[in-house]
Amino acid sequence: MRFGWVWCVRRAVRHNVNAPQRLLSSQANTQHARLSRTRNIGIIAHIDAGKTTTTERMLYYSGHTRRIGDVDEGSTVTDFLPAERARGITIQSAAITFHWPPVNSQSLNEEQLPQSFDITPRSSFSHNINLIDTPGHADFTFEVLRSLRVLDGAVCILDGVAGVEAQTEKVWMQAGHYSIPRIIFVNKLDRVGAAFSRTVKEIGVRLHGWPAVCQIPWWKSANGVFVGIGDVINLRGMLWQGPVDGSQILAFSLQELEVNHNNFATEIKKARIALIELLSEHDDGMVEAFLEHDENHLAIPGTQILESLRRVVLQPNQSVIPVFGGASFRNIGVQPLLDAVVDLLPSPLERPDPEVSLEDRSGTLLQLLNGSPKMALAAPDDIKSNRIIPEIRSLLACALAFKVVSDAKRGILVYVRCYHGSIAKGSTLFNTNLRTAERAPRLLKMYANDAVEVESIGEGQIGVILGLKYARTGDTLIVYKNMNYKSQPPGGLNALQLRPIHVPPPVFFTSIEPQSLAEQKNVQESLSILLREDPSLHLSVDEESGQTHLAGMGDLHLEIARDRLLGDFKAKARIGKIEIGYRETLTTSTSLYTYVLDKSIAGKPSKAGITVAVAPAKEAFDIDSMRNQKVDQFSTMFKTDDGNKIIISHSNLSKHDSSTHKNFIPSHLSLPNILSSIHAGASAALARGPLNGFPVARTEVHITLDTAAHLFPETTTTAISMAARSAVASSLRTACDSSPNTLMEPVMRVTIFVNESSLGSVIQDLSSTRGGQVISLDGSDSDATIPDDDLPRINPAQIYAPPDPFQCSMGGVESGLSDSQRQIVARVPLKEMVGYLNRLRALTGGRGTFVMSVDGFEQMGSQRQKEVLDAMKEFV
Ligand SMILES: Nc1nc2c(ncn2[C@@H]2O[C@H](COP(=O)(O)OP(=O)(O)OP(=O)(O)O)[C@@H](O)[C@H]2O)c(=O)[nH]1
Repeated sequence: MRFGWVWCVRRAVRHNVNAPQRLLSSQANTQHARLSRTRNIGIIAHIDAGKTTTTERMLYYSGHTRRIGDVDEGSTVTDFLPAERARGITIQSAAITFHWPPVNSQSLNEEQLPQSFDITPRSSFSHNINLIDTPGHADFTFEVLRSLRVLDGAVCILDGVAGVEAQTEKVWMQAGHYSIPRIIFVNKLDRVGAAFSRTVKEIGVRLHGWPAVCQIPWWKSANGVFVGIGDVINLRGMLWQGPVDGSQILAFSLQELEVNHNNFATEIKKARIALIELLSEHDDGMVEAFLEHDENHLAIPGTQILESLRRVVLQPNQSVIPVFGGASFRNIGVQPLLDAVVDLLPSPLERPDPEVSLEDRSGTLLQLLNGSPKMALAAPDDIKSNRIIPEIRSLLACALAFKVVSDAKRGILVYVRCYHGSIAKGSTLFNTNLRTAERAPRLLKMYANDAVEVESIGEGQIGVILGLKYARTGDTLIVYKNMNYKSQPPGGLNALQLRPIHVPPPVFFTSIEPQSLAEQKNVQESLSILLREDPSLHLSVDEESGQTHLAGMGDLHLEIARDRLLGDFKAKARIGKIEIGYRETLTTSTSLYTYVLDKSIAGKPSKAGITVAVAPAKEAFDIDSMRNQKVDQFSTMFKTDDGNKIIISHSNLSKHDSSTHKNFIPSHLSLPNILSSIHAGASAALARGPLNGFPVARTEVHITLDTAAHLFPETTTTAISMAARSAVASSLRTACDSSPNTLMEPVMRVTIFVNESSLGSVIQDLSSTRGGQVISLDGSDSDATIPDDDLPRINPAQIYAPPDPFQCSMGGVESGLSDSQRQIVARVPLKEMVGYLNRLRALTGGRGTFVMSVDGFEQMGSQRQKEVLDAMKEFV
């Protein structure tokens, strides 16, 4: 009974098919059918859980690679950056397309779909899977978030020994925040100490969902060796045997198992009862199926269970989590996991409409396309006259550039997900973030190592645009009717943003200096590619020293950026020490200060004036409340991530009526370019504070534009920007001179997992040595995405899990944490967290783990500020 995977599936299908397949054939349904056979999925997990190893198997079984790549040998397809291969970790998410089941095994054409999936599993037909492998390290959380935006579903991989780890919990909650349906794969069941049962209970307690055990591990009873899985859905055992690549599987029916492996058969039956009971609590369809089959848990066909699982996975606020198991490294369990991806995770058609924003309004893409007043493009008066309709109709395509990669062979690859319409090869794209247009000369689909040229990237699809010069990660790209390079999109379409995300402020920085003047251009070009790839890196130039500062989310983040710059791009530059990014803030306001710049710029006489006052921001550092703050039509407010506001008052110029501007503004200028020049100048001044050169935060800059006194025939945008920069810098200095600025330091929210025995010493170290504040013990690390109280509390005693071969002490199971594991959540200054992993390991005998994220910036006391400044001087 030695069979390949495809055969096993077919057998299940044939067993359950008892009605003719009527096929949808009309032309109109082709696109629909294609989309319903697409899965845009991501793999999320804690570092080292086995994402890359599992992905490599997926590519191999789908026929897209001929040999299985090995993380430990550095030969994988998805970890393709040298820095990733060297460290054995995933940094940049790679998006790869493949088919499952493999194309040659499908029995239907692309356009065809069966009438009912109650009788035929989706995994009987080849699907187009776009897979995004995401990084597990906390420094790359932003990269994970960026990928999550474009996913329709996710597979969360757990390490069967470590269970639910800190980073898993965090990414799980983030995926929940984006309402992404998720399934779990408990990996590494071959390792000594693997505990499927404990992991299942941890899923319930730590991830706040009911684990639906769809597979149970098959351990060889005598020595606990992991050899296969029990398929609870289709009531069969699967034993991986034969060739080492895992392509041959022995399949045993329940009856066959009852003869030779009776205990295992009994456990599969128990698991089946638990699965049906759980589904019946969450899905009326399962209750009906149960009654239809005379309340016999074992009689319900696998296909009906799959459909029920699919319904619960797709419910908003998913509360049932299908759990599968295996050992990717031993090539066990990956093919059934792929079936689960196709069978249970949604197609783009089944996902909620994507969020969009237009200036300060937000809603969904459909609301925009339908001309809903909430998302209307025109001013309220125009809505009544239906002026918005033709403008929306002119939107032909809308896509998100979710990732930019500089590929040594092919150049810059821009990965996009298309949300509306279709991007055709050669079309002109308007970038609504940069407000520029550029052509999309070539389009690609990435299949493992191969790239295949395509004519278009359609709605719901992920693809690559080759040859774009400007697009950056996170930019929204649109195509509209009658587009040309000089024109702007009609109405407010030029401000259309797809799924905007908040980039957290950087907390580490380093300096970069070209080794020689001749190297300057190359270094700058390399840095600009790095920034296109990763918008969570920030670049600023210190005009006084000429030094460039690169800021990022963590020390590993900057280390990788450094390796990319020096190793991959071969930039010849000196890179400084990685340091903490403090902020400066004002303690006093200044009175109005007017500055008129009058000098020759690039050989031309230039003149521009500006009036400025600066003040400490009135409200707390709360970006959301700032976003909602409105200004009238005679003033404009820009906000920055550091809690600064730049408020420009232009009292005789209305933003909504440009017809009167010509009386006040020289003809070569316009209000939008004057405002953006002031914004650029003021931001540059705020980037470097007068106290110690750190960025200024929580400060209001009030600017008055008096057209009669500040604009001249010789005024240019450069002159305006320079005048704004000088005036703001001078006001900041005045404020600091009269009452010195104070420093603010990044404070982290840290979640630490330790054993009971080390709890006391870890808390002691946190609160006394590191000046941290413990917030909770064994509570959930809600991380502010979902309030703690809204998460369901699940009693582990009510969760079904099969027994583990060597069940350890049950001490921690009731709390849901592994053997007497405790969780501490604390707020600790970032400075005190540098090198913390080593300290934690020393305190916990190597078993403690932690994750952290920026919780905010806090003003430092004078003694602490002095210590920090003194420590800095030592390095000068
Ligand atoms: N024993 C065992 N080891 C495994 C298994 N899967 C992965 N590993 C090993 O675990 C280590 C981490 O695997 P990766 O696939 O790189 O994990 P990852 O989740 O992609 O890690 P990051 O990219 O760093 O986030 C490697 O040494 C793998 O060989 C498994 O099923 N069993």
